[in-house]
Amino acid sequence: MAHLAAGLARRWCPSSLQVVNFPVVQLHVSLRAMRASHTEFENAMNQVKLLKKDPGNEVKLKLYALYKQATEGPCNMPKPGVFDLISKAKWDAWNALGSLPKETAKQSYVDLVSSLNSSSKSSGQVEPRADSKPPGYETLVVTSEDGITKIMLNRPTKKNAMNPQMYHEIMLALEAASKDESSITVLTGSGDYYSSGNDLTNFTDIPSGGVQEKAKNGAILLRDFVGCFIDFPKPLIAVVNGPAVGIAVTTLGLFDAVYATDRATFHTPFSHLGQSPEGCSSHTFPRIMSPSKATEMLIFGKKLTAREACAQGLVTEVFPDSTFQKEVWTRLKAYAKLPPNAMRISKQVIRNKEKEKLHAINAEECSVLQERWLSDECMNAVVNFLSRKAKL
Ligand SMILES: CCCC/C=C/CC(=O)SCCNC(=O)CCNC(=O)[C@H](O)C(C)(C)COP(=O)(O)OP(=O)(O)OC[C@H]1O[C@@H](n2cnc3c(N)ncnc32)[C@H](O)[C@@H]1OP(=O)(O)O
Repeated sequence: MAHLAAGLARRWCPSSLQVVNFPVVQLHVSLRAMRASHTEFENAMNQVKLLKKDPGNEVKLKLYALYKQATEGPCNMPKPGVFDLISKAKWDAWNALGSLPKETAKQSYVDLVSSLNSSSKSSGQVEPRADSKPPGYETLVVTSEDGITKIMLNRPTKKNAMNPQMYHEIMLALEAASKDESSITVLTGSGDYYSSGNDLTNFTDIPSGGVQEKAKNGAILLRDFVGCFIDFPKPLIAVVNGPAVGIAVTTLGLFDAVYATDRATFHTPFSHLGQSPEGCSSHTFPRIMSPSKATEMLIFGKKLTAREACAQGLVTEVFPDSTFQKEVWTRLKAYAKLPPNAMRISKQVIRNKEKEKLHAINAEECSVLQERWLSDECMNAVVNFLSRKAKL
């Protein structure tokens, strides 16, 4: 493999950049945070060239693949011949990332380089092992056992609110889960909340490109994020361990089963926030619970208890909080023993007929939200939330 190293070393190249931003509220903010990701990506590429020693072929292939995915998107090269080992190894690494969104690949590239740097710094310039594990997630805890990959939202002090990094990491974790050895995938939360939805501080950065650019990029990110749920190939189960708000509720319509503790509540305060439905809920909720029940949630912001959400079809089954985790995981471990291909193919039979339609609905919802995020109604609502504690 030595020539692979030489071949890879020769062909790492700089990248173009894209900055993903979020919808905006005119607050006193610095632009540093947004440029950080722009700068981070450039720095990461430079740091790669300065690595003291070869990080090993596996890591180099991963860096190559993430760089190509971040700058060109899904693998667009013809598959090389079997005898062209270097090109074949690179093609395989890039192709393995599938439809991973560019922004997620960019973030993962930065994370991997920083882990290479931190391991060499913390160990006194001892180079990372060639088979060093890919970097862990910062906002998730992802585990895989008993045929189940569990993705746990891990910002409990912020009620598992979804910030930019969490959106990216959930997409990355779903992409990895779609290809790992597990037969089902579970999303759940740590602490007392499942998730309080979009992190409203996401609105508080104004990029140099202005508010329109920010709203546009926020809509792109949301579309990629929801698209991952639409396309996920294995049975996807939500274990709703507590209250859920906003996008954490609407995406439940794209799961294959939803199990909730009786402590959970389901709240989509979109009108209160000057926003509009996302996560394909403009289609899935009327279909699941009837147009009028969907209106009560999505337009009037009615908060449902777990039992109400179950009665309306959004939740599959409700369990007493005292026995919730034990009962649900016993059941999921039994499900995970079923033939994985049969489960995956059955999901395709059930879901594929709606996939294209869901992607179109997702695109439409994101386009409407892009405008909503620029409205006074939205900006005022977010300012009220962010300043509420100052009023106490
Ligand atoms: C680009 C993608 C866009 C996708 C768009 C999606 C639309 C949505 O998801 S809209 C829904 C947005 N979420 C909310 O509106 C919920 C806001 N949070 C709350 O109303 C309350 O925090 C909540 C009822 C969830 C909990 O209330 P409390 O029990 O009183 O706890 P605290 O409010 O003290 O929360 C603890 C801590 O967490 C921070 N927090 C909680 N939720 C969010 C959030 N969504 N965004 C940002 N921060 C959140 C809260 O500010 C507290 O922080 P500290 O004050 O620093 O302790």
